[in-house]
Amino acid sequence: MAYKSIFKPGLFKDDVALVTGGGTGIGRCIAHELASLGATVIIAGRKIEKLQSTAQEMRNAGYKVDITQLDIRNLDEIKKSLNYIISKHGKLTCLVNNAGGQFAAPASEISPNGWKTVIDLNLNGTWMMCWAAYHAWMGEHGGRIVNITAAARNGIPFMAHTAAARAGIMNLTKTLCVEWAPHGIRINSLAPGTIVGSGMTRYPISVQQTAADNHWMNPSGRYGTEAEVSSAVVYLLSPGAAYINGITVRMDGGRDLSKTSFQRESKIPIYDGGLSVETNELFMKLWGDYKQIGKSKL
Ligand SMILES: CCCCCCC/C=C/C(=O)SCCNC(=O)CCNC(=O)[C@H](O)C(C)(C)COP(=O)(O)OP(=O)(O)OC[C@H]1O[C@@H](n2cnc3c(N)ncnc32)[C@H](O)[C@@H]1OP(=O)(O)O
Ligand SMILES: NC(=O)C1=CN([C@@H]2O[C@H](COP(=O)(O)OP(=O)(O)OC[C@H]3O[C@@H](n4cnc5c(N)ncnc54)[C@H](OP(=O)(O)O)[C@@H]3O)[C@@H](O)[C@H]2O)C=CC1
Repeated sequence: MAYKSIFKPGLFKDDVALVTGGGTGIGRCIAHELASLGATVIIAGRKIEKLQSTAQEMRNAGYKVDITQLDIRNLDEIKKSLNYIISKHGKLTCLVNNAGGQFAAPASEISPNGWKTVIDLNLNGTWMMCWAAYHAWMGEHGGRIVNITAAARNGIPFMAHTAAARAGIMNLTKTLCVEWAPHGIRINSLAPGTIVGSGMTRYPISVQQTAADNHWMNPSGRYGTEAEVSSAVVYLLSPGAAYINGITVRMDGGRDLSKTSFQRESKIPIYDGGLSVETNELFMKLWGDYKQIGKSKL
């Protein structure tokens, strides 16, 4: 069964798209959606098993997919992956910098190396991907880039390192827009709030519980889905977004704007693209309304 995208079939048929962190979660969903619209999608990450398993499910759906193993903190590995993509697939028209992550800890408890690790992964990793894509293909031929960051406008308590890194990416997006638009490159960012799926399940239960407690501060009364992130990414990469450059799309159901709690059920319908989502019992219990997600599993 194909991904249930809202976009026109064949929209990305001439595109070669690289999705970092494409083996799991949000990246996997973006990979499915782009491929369902005709793109050749290359998914990248450190763990080959995750890449192979997502590539297999995509091949089963009849999609054009390839994998490349890389650590976005290692410039040599990035260059090797990009050389491979361009020599095998002929071009690189779309880049989704989705790989990232962090741990939760009070700022006072983050060690110097813990801080460096998260900055290296999120800010420096994203920068190196953009820089290398520019030199390998996009500087000469143009392209579209979307950076996945996080809703960090007001900081993220207990995640000072990632909030600083993500704010850096959002600012980098503005500078690269101005410098690289003359080269035919469009670059935008997308800042999700809490999204149900693999990412959240990787945290200790206490962090998941904190995230779940925040539920009531969200005017939409719920968290987001991987498919809701994906459809915005696909739009930003699409020809319809040709005049959107250098922005960050906040995608948090309005959480950033709310100053009060909302003790009610969500009235905002869920969109899931029909893709199954990795979750766990705690999430199912805390976020019962998400039982709908991935009902028609791919
Ligand atoms: C508060 C609730 C709000 C919830 C909102 C959440 C919104 C965001 C959601 C998401 O982003 S979804 C998730 C995406 N996936 C992940 O984040 C993956 C989980 N994290 C990791 O895999 C790792 O933490 C990492 C960030 C990728 C780093 O892993 P790495 O293997 O490279 O580092 P280490 O060698 O293990 O450690 C380096 C350094 O960092 C210190 N450290 C690691 N974990 C912790 C911890 N839990 N608490 C404190 N410090 C930690 C570690 O001790 C090392 O420092 P030194 O000991 O050498 O000083
Ligand atoms: N889920 C949420 O609520 C939110 C998520 N985000 C961000 O969205 C992005 C995707 O998260 P999500 O899908 O939820 O979580 P996942 O943990 O499922 O995805 C993270 C992906 O990044 C890859 N990755 C991590 N480190 C590296 C690295 N050094 N080099 C290459 N790949 C790497 C991982 O693969 P591997 O381990 O194999 O390398 C994994 O596929 C992340 O940047 C995350 O921080 C932002 C806000 C909210």
